Amino acid sequence: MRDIDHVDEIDRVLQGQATGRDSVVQASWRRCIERYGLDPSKPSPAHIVTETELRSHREQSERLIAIARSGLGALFRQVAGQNYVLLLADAKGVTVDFFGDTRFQDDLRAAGLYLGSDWSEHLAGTCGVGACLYTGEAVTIHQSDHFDLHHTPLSCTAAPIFDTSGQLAAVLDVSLLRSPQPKASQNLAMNLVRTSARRVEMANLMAMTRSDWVLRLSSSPEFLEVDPEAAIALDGAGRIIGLTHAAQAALSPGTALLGQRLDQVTDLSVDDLPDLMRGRPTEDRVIRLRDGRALFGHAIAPQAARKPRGQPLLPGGLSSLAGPDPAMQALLERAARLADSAVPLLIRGETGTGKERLARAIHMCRTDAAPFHVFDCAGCGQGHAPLPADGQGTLFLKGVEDLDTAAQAVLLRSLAGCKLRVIATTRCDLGQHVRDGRFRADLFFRIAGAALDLPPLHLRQDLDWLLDRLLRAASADGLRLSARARADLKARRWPGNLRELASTLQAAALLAEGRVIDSHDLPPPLLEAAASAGVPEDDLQQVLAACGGNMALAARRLGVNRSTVLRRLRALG
Ligand SMILES: Nc1ncnc2c1ncn2[C@@H]1O[C@H](COP(=O)(O)OP(=O)(O)OP(=O)(O)O)[C@@H](O)[C@H]1O
Repeated sequence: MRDIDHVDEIDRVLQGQATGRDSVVQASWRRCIERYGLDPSKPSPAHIVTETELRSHREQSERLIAIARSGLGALFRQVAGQNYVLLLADAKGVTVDFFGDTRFQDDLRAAGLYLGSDWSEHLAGTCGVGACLYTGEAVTIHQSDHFDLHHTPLSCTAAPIFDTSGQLAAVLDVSLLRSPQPKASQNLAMNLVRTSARRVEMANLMAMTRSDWVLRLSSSPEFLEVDPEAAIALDGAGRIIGLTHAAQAALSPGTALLGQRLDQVTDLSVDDLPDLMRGRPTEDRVIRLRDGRALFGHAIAPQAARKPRGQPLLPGGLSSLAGPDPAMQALLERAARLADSAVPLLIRGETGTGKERLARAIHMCRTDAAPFHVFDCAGCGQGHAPLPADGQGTLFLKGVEDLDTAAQAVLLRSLAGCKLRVIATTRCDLGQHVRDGRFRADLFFRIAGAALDLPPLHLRQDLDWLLDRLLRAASADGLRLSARARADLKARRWPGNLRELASTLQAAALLAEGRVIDSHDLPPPLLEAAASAGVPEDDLQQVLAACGGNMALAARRLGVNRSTVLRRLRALG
């Protein structure tokens, strides 16, 4: 295109004539003339800031440049040999980082494709960086799309990089000094630059939110762990405190995400995040959005602890295992201290108290991605106790009391010299089994380096917290418990512990007709008669503590009447 034709076309666009130009380009041309007073017939060379100004721009973007550098390096290697130049411009349009072939240094510098060049639209006219900064969108400004005649040989494709609060922080641009005529020749460049900008945002979010949960999102399970599409960071209360640009559209188009709680936009709360950590198959980690769509999620636990305020921060998924219950908090702190060691652990507790859940949470505290091998001792009848061949990670021995004598011998032999970290569970008093000669003492000491005791549900003081958490997991649509239903549930004895509570709430959520679960929606307890048969004396005091001293509630939970509780307490002095 001749210079005169270019100026003429800009003139015609200004008069409202259709010339076939993209609307983004037309709008930018209009701004150049009407807002910035630029003249297309007077080409102006590249605008380069002074050394001192460049230093100040670089200092202000120092952290982002450092993070973007590896992404830019990877992108430059992908386009190597095709004469592309890569620019990182800050939010003011100044080039603060640059990758290009030094053989063409003079040409690049003259064209403004160099450190310190200022690509703001009001100075350089329509250009990739300037139009991207103005619109907040990825753009290709190809050859005569440029307003200034000085730039019309160039082809520039630029994508915005947003900071974790959603502000446009920088622009990534790939440019060519000379390019083929069709604009579509830059479609691949557009995909590359968009992908790189997304990855830089992801790396920036990870670096900025080391003490918070990060939830990565993908529409396909296959790419969830290798190349997620978006991510959000969450504080301990589940509020969204940071995001990548794509998260907005992925989770809640139209409503600002920052400051919202996770359960306002998805069916999850922050307590459910451990279920989305590495270790579960990606296709099982489904997140349902409030608008009915579904995504796959990968949760990353806080990497570094925030300064403790009140309660110490528990690593990984441990923090989501209990609410305000001093005994449970003490147990979890002990588990946290033992987690990052090779000490074999024996987790004791009645059926359904969450022993396996605790074992998985301890395993998740590992910083590597080693596997969690489940070995169900009930399933190995004839003395076979095969261990995983690769010998790495955690060996979870479920229900060790179920091993017969022959299986105990085989397991003990296999564990000799084995590098696996053993976490075993038992529902009974394994020490008594050793004393009775039913469990080998040498195997007992091999697997029980330290013991963790999970209390039965009726002794937990965080039952309200558990009810809310399990109800959220049981129903996607914000069902709540009536005061009567809550009181009924708190008065039960729960011999099946958390497993029984979880399935009771699941059934109740299905049976309830409105948005509130009432007493008549609750399935009756399955083992009521058996549970109320006898109450040991020491249980009485613990139950009373779990019920906050409420004697009527303690009596109902124990299946006796209030006067019995009173009489026994008097007898105990
Ligand atoms: N802290 C918790 N919050 C919510 N659900 C829990 C929690 N702990 C356990 N559960 C649920 O309770 C059920 C039983 O948990 P788990 O399998 O860990 O218990 P267990 O003590 O190993 O049981 P068992 O000894 O019978 O094998 C599971 O469905 C689990 O998801």
